[in-house]
Amino acid sequence: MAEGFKLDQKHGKSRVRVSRVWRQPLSGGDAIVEWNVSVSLFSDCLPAYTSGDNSAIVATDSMKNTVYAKAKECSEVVSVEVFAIILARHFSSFYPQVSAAEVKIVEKPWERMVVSGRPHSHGFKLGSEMHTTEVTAKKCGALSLASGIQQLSLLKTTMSGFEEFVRDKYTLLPETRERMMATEVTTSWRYTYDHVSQIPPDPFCFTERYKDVKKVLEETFFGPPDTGVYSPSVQNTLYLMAKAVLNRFQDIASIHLRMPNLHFLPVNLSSKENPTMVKFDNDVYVPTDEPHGTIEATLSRTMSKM
Ligand SMILES: O=c1[nH]c(=O)c2[nH]c(=O)[nH]c2[nH]1
Repeated sequence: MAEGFKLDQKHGKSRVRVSRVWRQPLSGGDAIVEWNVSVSLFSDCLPAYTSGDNSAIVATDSMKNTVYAKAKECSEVVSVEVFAIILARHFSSFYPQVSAAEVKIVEKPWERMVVSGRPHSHGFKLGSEMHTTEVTAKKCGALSLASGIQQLSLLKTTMSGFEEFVRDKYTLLPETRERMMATEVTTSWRYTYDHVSQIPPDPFCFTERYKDVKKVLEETFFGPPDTGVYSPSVQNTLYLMAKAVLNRFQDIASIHLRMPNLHFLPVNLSSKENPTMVKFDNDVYVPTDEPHGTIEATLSRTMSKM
């Protein structure tokens, strides 16, 4: 309580950029990660707010330095999840006044180059979608762990439609069983582990799980290579994607998906003199990214199924 008010607060350092290289000349080449780290501490430092007394404040500058120091300490390659857990556990145990630490990291998709058909020992190129993680660790060891994907751009040229929606005096959109479907998926899934003692010992299990979840999401979005799968709406496709992930991976408790509907608008151009200059035949579109539909949902397991 502060002077009759309730104050909820946290403080931290955002967007700390760090890159870690592990030199492995004998086995598979160098490894590199590039991380954008945000740290927030929940700490007992009310006097800093109410009376300018900073004696309990961990400087955000020290948090930034800790990110580099802990990266240095990682003598073996670690996944982004494990690094976030290391940081969150450190901050929540090292400082008596810190009750919980929240660490968010976005990993840049540096991928090993293949040159002349062979993996390069120290050359990388940037991929597209990003691997994210969010960890909260409490002093008692309780933990919440989520992983995610940002900027996963997916598009299919057919097998998508939108029909039988509400029609009223504002409705112009025609019904269709033939349209493009394009989106940029942002997703985050929460693991069932809720204590540090439950974290699996395999340091790369989260990296593997990230790849597998991405694969399940993509396969569900597209369907089989030759035939695809018909999508009656972004909503239905989103639900099937989320359900496929929960059905496949028992250690995932819930998944959130945000899928903007990036419209590809049919092009029809005509004038009195030239009534069929461009007549749309599912071929020429104006790609747009705004305005766009925004469809998002979280799918969780209900207690009865657990
Ligand atoms: O898949 C869709 N869902 C919607 O909710 C919607 N709304 C809209 O105009 N087009 C679409 N498409």
